[in-house]
Amino acid sequence: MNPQISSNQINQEGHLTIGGVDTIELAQEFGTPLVVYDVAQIRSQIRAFKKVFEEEKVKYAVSYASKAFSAVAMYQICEQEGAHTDVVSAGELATAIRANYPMNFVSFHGNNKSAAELEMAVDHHVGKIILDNFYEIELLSQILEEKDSQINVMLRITPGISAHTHEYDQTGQIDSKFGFDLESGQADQALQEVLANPRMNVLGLHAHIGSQIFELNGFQMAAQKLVEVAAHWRDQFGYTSQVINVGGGFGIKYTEQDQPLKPEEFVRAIIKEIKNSCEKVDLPVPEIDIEPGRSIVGPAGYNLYKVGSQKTVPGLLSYITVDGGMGDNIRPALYQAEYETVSANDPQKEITQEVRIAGKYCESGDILAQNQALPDVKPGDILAMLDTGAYGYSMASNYNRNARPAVVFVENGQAKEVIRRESLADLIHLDESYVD
Ligand SMILES: Cc1ncc(COP(=O)(O)O)c(C=O)c1O
Ligand SMILES: N[C@@H](CCCC[NH3+])C(=O)O
Repeated sequence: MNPQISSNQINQEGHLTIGGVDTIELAQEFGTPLVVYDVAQIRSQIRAFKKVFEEEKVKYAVSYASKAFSAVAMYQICEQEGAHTDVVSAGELATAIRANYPMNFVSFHGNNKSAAELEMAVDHHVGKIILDNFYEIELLSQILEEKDSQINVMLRITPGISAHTHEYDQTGQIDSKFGFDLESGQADQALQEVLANPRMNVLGLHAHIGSQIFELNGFQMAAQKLVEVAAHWRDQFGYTSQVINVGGGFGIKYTEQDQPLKPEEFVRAIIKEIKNSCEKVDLPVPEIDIEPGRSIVGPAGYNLYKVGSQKTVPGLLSYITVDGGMGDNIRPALYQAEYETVSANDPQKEITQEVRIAGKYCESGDILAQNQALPDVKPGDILAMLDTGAYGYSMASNYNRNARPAVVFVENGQAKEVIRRESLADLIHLDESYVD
């Protein structure tokens, strides 16, 4: 059996269960493709990230990067677990507002926030705006002036660190589109501008080096760099940072090749590095913020698909086609991301074939898995793709005018649909007739 499945996930019928609920029943009740989250696992990941901060008694925020999966229900779980959250669009913010999520726990990110988005953030008094560029400083200062308002800000710097991950998942290297450059003095200039603005309360600085990172090294270097900049800002401008945010990007296990560290190990190393670096330059240890997205929701998510057609090209390969694909999970097509898939009907069944799992979209690149070991399956069987909880539903599209799937939260043997499946009416409700 796939080692990612535990024996207590198999019920008497031999079916895969999630959160104590039979996946075959979930597929029958809610239809497929279906995104299922094991809520207990989301909670335990958040708690694991918080644990070492609590033990070490440092001020901190574990801020869930909600781009990984944004939904009313998810912000509600974050609030219950005392997690902060970061948003990158009016849509994510509106979702958090709908969830009654506490706005002082929200950080607003983005390299091109619109005036409307900044206005919304100011009107709702979000906890922190992470400033990314000079245009944004100008825009925000005009908005604060017009609204006679004030807000907490942080400055995102580009630390000049290239993380070991997919090129599309790197964000901290010197030529990144995100943040203020250090070498050229742009970050210093940005600090002077915001310090001169009495409507902006500058809390500190932020860096994010990328996503799906396994080594501690990149985080330690980012932490060092941030403290270095904080010391320089104190010496040069008499400004002391209260908050240092080292971003997110903690890697998870998708396949056997991935050997991620535990959240506790990442956090312990980050705290240690910041404490040591602060001691060297005689700075008080600031509040330490982190922004995990993938690692909070990724491992908790499963995509259930129904098997349809099968095709064998003799002597070459076999395809199994499912009722979803790149519209509900673009990651294999976009980043050559790999996942593991099991038969939900019988995860213990003997493996008999290596297959390519194809989606139903009209693209040759719509392949969910290139080479998956599976037992014999027949049309109507359910496949469960593992670890799909991050950047799956949140990057979903309506390509080929396919509906986006439903999302179900399961916990303690109960299932609750938290995002309804799109209907055909949903798909065409924005269309207007051109010809009368
Ligand atoms: C600023 C920022 N913070 C946090 C994250 C979350 O990253 P991850 O989901 O890899 O933890 C991202 C995405 O890479 C990001 O851009
Ligand atoms: N969407 C990317 C992660 C993006 C992180 C955002 N900065 C992925 O699925 O791997």
